[in-house]
Amino acid sequence: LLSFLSAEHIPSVSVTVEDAEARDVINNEKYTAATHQATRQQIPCYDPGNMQFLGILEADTAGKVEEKIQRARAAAKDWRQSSFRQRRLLMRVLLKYIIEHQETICRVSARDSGKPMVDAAFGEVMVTCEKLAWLAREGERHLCPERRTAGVMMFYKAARVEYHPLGVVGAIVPWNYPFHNVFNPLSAALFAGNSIVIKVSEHASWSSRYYGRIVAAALAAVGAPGDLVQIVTGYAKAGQALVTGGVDKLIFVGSTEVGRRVMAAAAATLTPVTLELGGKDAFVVCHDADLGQAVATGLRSAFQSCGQNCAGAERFIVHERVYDAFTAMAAEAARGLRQGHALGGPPVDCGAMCLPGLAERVAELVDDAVAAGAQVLAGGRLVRPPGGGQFYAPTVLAGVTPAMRIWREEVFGPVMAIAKFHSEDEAVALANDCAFGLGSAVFSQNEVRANAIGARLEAGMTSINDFATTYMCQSLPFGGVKDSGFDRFAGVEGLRGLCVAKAVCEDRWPWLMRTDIPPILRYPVGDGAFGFVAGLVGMFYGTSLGARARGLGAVLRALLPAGKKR
Ligand SMILES: NC(=O)c1ccc[n+]([C@@H]2O[C@H](COP(=O)([O-])OP(=O)(O)OC[C@H]3O[C@@H](n4cnc5c(N)ncnc54)[C@H](O)[C@@H]3O)[C@@H](O)[C@H]2O)c1
Repeated sequence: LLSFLSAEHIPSVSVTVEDAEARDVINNEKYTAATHQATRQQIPCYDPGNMQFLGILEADTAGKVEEKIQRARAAAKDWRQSSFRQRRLLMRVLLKYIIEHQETICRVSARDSGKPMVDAAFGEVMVTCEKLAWLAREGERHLCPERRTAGVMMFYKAARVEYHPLGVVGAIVPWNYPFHNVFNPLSAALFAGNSIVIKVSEHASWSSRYYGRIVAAALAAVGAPGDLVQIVTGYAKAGQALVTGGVDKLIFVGSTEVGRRVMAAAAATLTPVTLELGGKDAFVVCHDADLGQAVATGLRSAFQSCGQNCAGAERFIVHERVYDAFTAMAAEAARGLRQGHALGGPPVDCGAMCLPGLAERVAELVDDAVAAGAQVLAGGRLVRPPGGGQFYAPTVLAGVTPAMRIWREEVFGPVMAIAKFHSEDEAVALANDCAFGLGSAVFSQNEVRANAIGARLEAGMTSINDFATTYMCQSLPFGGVKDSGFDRFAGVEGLRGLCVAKAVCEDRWPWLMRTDIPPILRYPVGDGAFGFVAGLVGMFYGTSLGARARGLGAVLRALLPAGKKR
């Protein structure tokens, strides 16, 4: 509330929006892989919803990436001295711009990634606003020095942790949320006093020019160094150059397979890595769930952004008593969804697949499941509109079993794969029978039951009677277990993870007691040195009063002159 009442002036920034970013019809040139061949130097960009060719971006070479890291390093030297007031203002300037330009941001994201406007509003704008607002409101509190207890022996010391900026953070991000994937690591890194070099995906690079202009305008508005944020466009080579280029920490968000390669490469320079990898979330529906709510939430968790979500419900595990009703309700709703190009026409529920070849891969996994006995209740096919575009129909697939590929491999597409369970133990076993462990959800009107099941799920996050809401609580950590990666990039843990957590210890009462090495322990140590230390151990850690008293006795004896010892 106080932040609303505060009289602080938040500058508005103005950012050029280019023609192609604002208009529906740009030109008639369609993208084809044959005519717009990707070379190692250039990145052809297109709208996956209608194959509209958008232009060519330069791919950064390894040398260019190194140059960007150096610029970021120079800027970080100034920024680490910045006040929390200035960092907060930067968050609020960005927040203000985003709120005032939601529609443009969503249009640009929709064009670059194929997602419908409402999905962009949720996954690009809303979560980013929550993050910026949280950082501005609470960030300082979590980065201030934190008192810790000094322990038993060190009772006369004051102990604390200080959070100092790391320096230069590197981030390598995927294409599924082009806007949020940039502003998410950027906001936390800058708030913690670092600079950042972000490598965007070659499959969603076009929008990064617009984001770069937003960031540049915001940095200028608060008087921050212009080189604080560097955006890298390019392929795997540019990513590799960032991993080994000497950044102080690397956040990798992407597939498990590439994550392994990134970690191996980072080992050479001992660069710490956070790995945010694939997911295949379990969505458990108990017999006593509110079915209307579970189905509506399930549909959104499977079809939001056409299923191209790291934390996406990919395995629905439904109690046998409500299985038929759940599958029927989900199938009926899925059959009614409108799919198509996100811009320029009536609103759509589902958009396109951003990654070339992904729709075909989803088809392969669904067909494989059908061949093994699963039933398609809705969708289950590639969609090829006359205007072009990469689409797969929202699909409901029942009768899925752990023997099928679709149970184990990340789909990253619009498929509700549904399996049946009859006991809670079986539900938990099914949910945990997976190499991934990012998010999870449990639905039951009995909160005790839902929480008990949730606690047994091998996942980094669990939402009870909802899906992925942990990410809207930006104070919470985001990340996975098993093949979904490790370390956390959001929440208090993620913010502090972008700092050196420095331990500091000093005399608590220096005016009363300045600590020094007692004469018996000074070199050369006295004859009773061992007895003295052993006595201290007994005196401070003895498990009974008698043991402590014996320890005290040993200390005193050790201090007696040699002739007086008995
Ligand atoms: N856990 C999360 O927070 C999260 C969020 C979004 C997406 N994802 C995952 O991302 C995957 C989809 O994204 P993708 O297809 O872009 O993933 P990807 O692993 O193919 O690529 C991710 C990024 O890594 C870069 N890259 C590729 N090879 C590299 C190398 N050898 N060294 C360094 N960088 C390299 C790419 O250019 C891209 O920018 C899915 O598995 C999804 O689950 C995870």
